[in-house]
Amino acid sequence: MGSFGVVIFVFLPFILLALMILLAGKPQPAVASGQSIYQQLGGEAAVNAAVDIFYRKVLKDARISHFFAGVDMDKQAAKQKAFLTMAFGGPHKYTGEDMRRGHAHLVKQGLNDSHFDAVMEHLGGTLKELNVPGHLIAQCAAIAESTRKDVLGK
Ligand code: HEM
Repeated sequence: MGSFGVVIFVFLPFILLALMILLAGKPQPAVASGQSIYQQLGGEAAVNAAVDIFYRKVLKDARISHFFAGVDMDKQAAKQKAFLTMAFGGPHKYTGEDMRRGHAHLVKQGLNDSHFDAVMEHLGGTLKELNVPGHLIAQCAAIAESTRKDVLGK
């Protein structure tokens, strides 16, 4: 056997083993490329679960629950599901008002940054409760945050 043969038969298994160990230990990309946030969250079932938990928290929070007095919460949850589905890159089925018009009457009732912050807190808390990974929560929060000016009529 020539020296090349020795390299192949003696060292190759070690080289392969070292490669396997290296690859196995390498952090995998946290986000499967090309998937929308909606898909990464778990699609319709996950968004539905999140919105239900979210509104339970909102209605229990005395800082903001008064804004929802007299609101049909089944309809509201359905609109929110459709809106977030669209905002997170899922199917576009939202037919409600844009964020500025949809909250204009609430701005007249005093809706401000502190209320928006409370909503953001509940959104984050909900996703955390559903064991959504931190990097995805951050992306969802950024999308929700991007509506702040419109929601608050600024
Ligand atoms: C991330 C920010 C927010 C998003 C994405 C959002 C989303 C929505 C959507 C999609 C609607 C339905 C609009 C329509 O009638 O067609 C809505 C309505 C409403 N939102 Fe928000 N909202 C946000 C922030 C807030 C905040 C901070 C409050 C108050 C604390 C609030 C309270 C309400 C209420 C009370 C309604 C129902 C209005 C009514 O039917 O009279 N929202 N929101």
